[in-house]
Amino acid sequence: SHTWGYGPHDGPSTWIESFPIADGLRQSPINIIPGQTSYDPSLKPLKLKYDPSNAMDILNNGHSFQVGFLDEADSSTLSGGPVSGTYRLKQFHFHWGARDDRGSEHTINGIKFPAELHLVHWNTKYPNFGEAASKPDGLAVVGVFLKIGAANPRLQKVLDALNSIRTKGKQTPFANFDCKTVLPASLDYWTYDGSLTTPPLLESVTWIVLKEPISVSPAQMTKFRSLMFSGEGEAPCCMQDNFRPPQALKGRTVRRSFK
Ligand SMILES: CN[C@H]1CN(c2cccc(OC)c2)S(=O)(=O)c2sc(S(N)(=O)=O)cc21
Ligand SMILES: [Zn+2]
Repeated sequence: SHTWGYGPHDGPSTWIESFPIADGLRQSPINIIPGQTSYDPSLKPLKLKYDPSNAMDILNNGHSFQVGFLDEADSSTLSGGPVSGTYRLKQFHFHWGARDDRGSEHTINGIKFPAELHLVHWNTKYPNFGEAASKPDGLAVVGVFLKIGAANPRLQKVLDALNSIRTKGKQTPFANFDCKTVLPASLDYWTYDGSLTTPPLLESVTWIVLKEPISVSPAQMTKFRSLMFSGEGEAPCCMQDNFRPPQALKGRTVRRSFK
């Protein structure tokens, strides 16, 4: 079947052909205009509990790379914040650009960051991830912006593993990783109802975008860009610009947890 990607012939502007929800009422990402968000004093602090022993593997899925977590118990969870109940960490992945002036999916006042981290969690009121993924309150994704600055030592373990998953389909063990270490000091956030930013573009995501970015150095960004969209033995195609542009707000409100 026609696979999707980020190129001129299979990129975000073509996704609607196979995924008509692409122009739905709650699509992601969006441009966040801080001056137009509303402070909601009823929003609770984000509660993130991550057990490093749940980290299992790292995979090049041909669209990004993702670190997968064991989600058989409530040991790595998201609760509080804008959600009710408990959401289990399933995986985290990134989106990035070919150059440092683009790469993030969400933007702030139209500003793109060089990369964005997504930590994907699913609502344990559903029996499993697949069931949750199609429900309006099924997923909660924490988005963290990366901005160019000093090298981030907390990303190094992930970046060093990329050498083993250069091409599409490659996977390797990735154990003992504490996700807390890649989060910024402040958990202040914006939140809105949205979707997956890749096919199947399901409108099942409560987005929680952190206000404070984490740092990444230009050399570390070059490591991200050393991955391939292509499989071993295929014409090499660098994995970069794997971001969907901002989508229409269509009347949605963006709330913020901070004054
Ligand atoms: C390829 N990327 C997606 C893979 N997944 C998915 C979700 C539901 C169903 C499914 O196939 C039926 C796959 S996923 O939940 O791991 C996510 S989260 C996410 S993002 N960028 O919005 O955070 C994109 C994807
Ligand atoms: Zn993502």
